Amino acid sequence: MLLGYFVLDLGGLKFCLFAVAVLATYFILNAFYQLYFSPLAKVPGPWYTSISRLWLLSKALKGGVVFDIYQLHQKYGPFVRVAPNEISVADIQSVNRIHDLNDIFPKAKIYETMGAGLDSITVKTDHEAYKRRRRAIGNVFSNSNLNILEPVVRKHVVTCVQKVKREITLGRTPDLLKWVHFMSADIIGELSFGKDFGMLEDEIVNPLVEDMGAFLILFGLRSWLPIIGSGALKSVLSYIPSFKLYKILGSADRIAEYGKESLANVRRDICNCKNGLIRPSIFSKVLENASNPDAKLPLTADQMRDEAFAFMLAGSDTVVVTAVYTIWAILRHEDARRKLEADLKLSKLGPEDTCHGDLNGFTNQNLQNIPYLDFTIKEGLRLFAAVQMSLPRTVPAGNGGRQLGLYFFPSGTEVSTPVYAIHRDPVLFPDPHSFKPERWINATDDMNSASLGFGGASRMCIGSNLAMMEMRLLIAILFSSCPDIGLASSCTDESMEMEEFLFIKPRGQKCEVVKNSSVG
Ligand code: HEM
Repeated sequence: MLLGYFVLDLGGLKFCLFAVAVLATYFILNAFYQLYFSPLAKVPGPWYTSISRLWLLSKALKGGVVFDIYQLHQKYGPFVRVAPNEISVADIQSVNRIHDLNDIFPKAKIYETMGAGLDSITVKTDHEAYKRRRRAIGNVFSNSNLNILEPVVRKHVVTCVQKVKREITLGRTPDLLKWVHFMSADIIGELSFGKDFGMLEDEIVNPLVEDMGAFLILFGLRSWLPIIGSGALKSVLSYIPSFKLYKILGSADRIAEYGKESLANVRRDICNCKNGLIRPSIFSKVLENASNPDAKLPLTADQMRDEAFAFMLAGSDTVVVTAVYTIWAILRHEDARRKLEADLKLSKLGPEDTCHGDLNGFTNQNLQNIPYLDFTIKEGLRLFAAVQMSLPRTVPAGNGGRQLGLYFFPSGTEVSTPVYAIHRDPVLFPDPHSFKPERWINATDDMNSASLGFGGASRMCIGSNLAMMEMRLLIAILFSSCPDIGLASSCTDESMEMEEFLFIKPRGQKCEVVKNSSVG
């Protein structure tokens, strides 16, 4: 009311000028406070990141923010103020503290914004809620459970390699990115929803997997622009006659519907199963007492659907990118390739004759005894883990905050650990941009704890064991079955340059291979 009189009294234009003046004054005073009086004022960084979040927002939306943050660390050192309330921390002792299991720095609120409407462990920021959900999901990827899941993984890996091999034998240039995408989507689809998407068999992308790709973009966008997740904006946008937009906006609902139906089928199968031969699935353990359809399960149907959805989002493209980049690096480094092939042969686990051999010796367990394979994957994860972004956490309550390095950070400050920059720390990883699996032969504790490819200890990737199994089997079976594989001329260093938006991916969007005429 008072404001109404004030507006009338001043007149519209004057009121606007007044409002602009108030905002400008607030902005200047706040900038002054942030630069000189805030508890974070002493942390180095460009002046413009201290006074507003705009720099971070614009870089994140443009894509490639991880490279910009790396440049800032090169210039300002291990602690950089990247936004008024956010510090990027690349100092390894402090990184360890941030991800410590004994003094939890919870996930930052940005995860909740990103996952609005998704009831999944991935986006839980309250640590007690996270622990409850972790217990309810159970040890789905423990080693004993992985043994049960291995035949499903193996089946799809072998099919994928057979398809690549067939293509190169026919003189074609198969795209590894495409085939491994088919493979990993089929694996996680079958493990989560009880049936694969038939992508390897049909050799095309399933529309539902397309939906998931669309949803992943939404997921990334709304972490920075929460309005994108709002129902009101969705209703407005749905009036725009665009098929692409329709697909993106409807993606979450279609996936949810599919997830619910599939999981109900899985449960029905288990209830009807008379001979005890239950199809292996991530949720078999959760559904263990499903023989009684009225039994109370640790997760509701909706929660299970959301977790399955999150596993699809977190466990498909991540494996594709990491595995394909690692294979590309091996193919590009003759020395690494020779050593890997020699170790695979020496293990006598694989086929004698690469054309018609028996691959059954290549089990997940056996492959863990081939050191060079392990070093190669570790180095692949260092340089090419799909998630190279910063992992944002909040300084916990208690004691007013926490000391990290030379600085005291008040509770509530956001501290993020920039994976891309930490993995390229020249002190921990000399010649950091080069692919050198040998560096892992005598790995130090610091090298191991700086390896954040699967995240930090307190919120480690749930699917890391599954991802490692997929990568071990794929690399071993590919290099043993296709000794004549090489990079196609289309697969250049430029085409494989990294782009980043949520996950990394090659600029050229493909990684083609070919039959290498110089080999056997
Ligand atoms: C090479 C492949 C993979 C990479 C590089 C990777 C990387 C990561 C990273 C870095 C995190 C931590 C994110 C953070 O702290 O914000 C994470 C979390 C997670 N990952 Fe993975 N991941 C991979 C495969 C998988 C697979 C196969 C699954 C599931 C089947 C999976 C499921 C999850 C889940 C559910 C979380 C959230 C855990 C939590 O919030 O505590 N990931 N992953």
